[in-house]
Amino acid sequence: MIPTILSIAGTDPSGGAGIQADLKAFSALGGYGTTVITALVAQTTTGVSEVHDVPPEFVRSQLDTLLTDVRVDAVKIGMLSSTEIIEVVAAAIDTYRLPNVVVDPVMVAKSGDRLLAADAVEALRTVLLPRADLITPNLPEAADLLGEEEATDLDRMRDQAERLLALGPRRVLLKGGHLSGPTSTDLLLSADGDVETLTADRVNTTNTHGTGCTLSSAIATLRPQRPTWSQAVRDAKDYLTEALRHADKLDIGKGKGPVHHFHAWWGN
Ligand SMILES: Nc1ncnc2c1ncn2[C@@H]1O[C@H](COP(=O)(O)OP(=O)(O)O)[C@@H](O)[C@H]1O
Ligand SMILES: Cc1ncc(COP(=O)(O)O)c(N)n1
Repeated sequence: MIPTILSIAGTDPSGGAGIQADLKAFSALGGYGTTVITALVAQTTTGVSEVHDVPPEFVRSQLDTLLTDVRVDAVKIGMLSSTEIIEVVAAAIDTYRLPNVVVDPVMVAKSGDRLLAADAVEALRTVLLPRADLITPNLPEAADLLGEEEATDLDRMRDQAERLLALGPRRVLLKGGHLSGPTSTDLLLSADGDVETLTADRVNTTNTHGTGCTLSSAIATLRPQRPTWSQAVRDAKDYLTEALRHADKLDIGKGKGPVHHFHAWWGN
């Protein structure tokens, strides 16, 4: 059966991040995509010019309308913008017993613009993280969630991943893309005590818009199709590395361009 994946996230008219990236990853990896939109974002490869939050009661209406009809097999949660929207999404996870919940704790766009209000970080930490099967913070997000300095090496990443796990998610994938070096290494820790290091060769490109969205969506899509979280995360990282490798085939915008959801079947 084709898995049905739900993205709860904001938009990106340039098609590289947010809901638009999520749908591309769902389709490319054999899923059927559904969406609940939390914020309309006027953004492109060079940055964010304006954010228009969807009223929280309308986020609830989208969730209720969808989930009373459609069964979903996994959920990817991205930009949530405000405390009120976080609370609505957390309630839906409980009410509909949503399975395979992947939370990408989106806070700031690559351009430096905020996608989550500073006063909503507390709600993300205390209300949403404990409901997640997996969280996928990058290094700045991990530091913000913990109120600490950003990790600068793998040892400090390991310590921070442990502290993130203590906030209540079942698993943490701490992404090391913001470090430099010949490889890009992420750490996967689970509440069962498993620790895995995932390493990929660093791709030499500035087209990295949407890497986090793509990776979390790929994990959510693959989880129902793989026997373990570990296998889903590993295959999703391979998919993302390929999407980065093919990013320079695109010529989108003047800033940090998007990754390319390469389709082996078409050969492009
Ligand atoms: N240049 C790169 N080459 C290969 N992998 C990368 C590169 N940049 C980031 N990644 C990988 O992309 C994923 C997301 O990276 P990261 O930049 O840490 O998060 P975010 O996109 O949320 O800021 C991680 O798996 C990271 O290891
Ligand atoms: C609506 C939305 N959600 C998330 C991101 C972060 O993107 P990235 O994957 O590059 O961190 C973004 N720029 N816009």
